[in-house]
Amino acid sequence: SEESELYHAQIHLYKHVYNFVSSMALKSAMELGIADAIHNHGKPMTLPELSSSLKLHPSKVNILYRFLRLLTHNGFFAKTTVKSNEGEEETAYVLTPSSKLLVSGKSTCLSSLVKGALHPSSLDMWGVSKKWFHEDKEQTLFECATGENYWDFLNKDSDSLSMFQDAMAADSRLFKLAIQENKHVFEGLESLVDVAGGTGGVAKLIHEAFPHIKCTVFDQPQVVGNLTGNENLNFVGGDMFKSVPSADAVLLKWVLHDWNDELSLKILKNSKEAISHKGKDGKVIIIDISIDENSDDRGLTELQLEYDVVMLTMFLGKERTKKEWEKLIYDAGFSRYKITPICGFKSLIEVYP
Ligand SMILES: Oc1ccc2c(c1)OC[C@]1(O)c3cc4c(cc3O[C@H]21)OCO4
Repeated sequence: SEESELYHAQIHLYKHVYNFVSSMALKSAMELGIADAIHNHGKPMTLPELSSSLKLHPSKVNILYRFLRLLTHNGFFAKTTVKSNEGEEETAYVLTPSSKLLVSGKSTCLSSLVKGALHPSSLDMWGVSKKWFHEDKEQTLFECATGENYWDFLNKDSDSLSMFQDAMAADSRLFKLAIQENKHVFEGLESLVDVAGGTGGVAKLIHEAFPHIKCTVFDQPQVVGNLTGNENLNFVGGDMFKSVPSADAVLLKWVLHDWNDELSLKILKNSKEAISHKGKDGKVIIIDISIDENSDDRGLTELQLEYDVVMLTMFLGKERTKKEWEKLIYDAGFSRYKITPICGFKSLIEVYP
């Protein structure tokens, strides 16, 4: 009926208005260390046990309950019952696979990504979106709001830079699984350069899995300046828009989505130059989102399209469809490529000269 369509539309609209509350509840859970408290408790944890573990004022217990109720509904915690000393059944909370990603110290901990992605520096810019749409300048929403390029912001504020690098390193640690599932991509390589490799999170994983591969982390001088490696893991400072150190393979993980086509083409052409000594045996390994327009996984596509808008608003970057990757790869002069889905929402794209 017309009414039910209206009511469904209303719920759809209100859900999108208040999606941020679920994001902020997740951020609060990360900041409070709820997952750590339950993990360290070693068994289901009641609300009073959790509240005192978090050192919350007694007046906050009911607030904690209301946040846990939403987070449990959203699949971040689960409820069970435990016997109290007096033999009564009491509700207790346990972790789910999603909140296990918030347990600190584990290689799968994504807390620093939650912190970075939901930091005011990623959110405040949305206050000027109308002005941004109506201005004639081609700049990011971030620049429109702050007057400066996001990378300049990171390079001038060491706390933000380390927060960003911690987030990238967290995501890279999950990449360990992808390496194990795709060993063939790295077998046979004698050297690899991780372009925009930051503090070397990925290079360390590759070095652990393939100790004989000579790994070079290539990033801006102020990023790698004072980092020291070992005989098969070294750090080189430079500008990927000018040239890339030569190696058998170039790795571009979560890099090209930060840049528009013109600049991505530059990075790819410099990467092609870097592997040119290897002839047909050289390769460029791209790890990024490849949007599958025919996918029926609406949740996955929603995340990929959200990342596209995040890249647009912060870097004038973009997430690319398979067709867009193909055009970029061929425009850069490569002859063929192979796309393998990895890490749930990203793809590993092997590109050959
Ligand atoms: O190439 C990438 C890959 C992921 C991310 C990037 C850029 O920036 C946006 C983002 O939402 C983000 C913004 C951040 C952050 C981490 C973070 O993760 C997200 O730490 C500080 O601000």
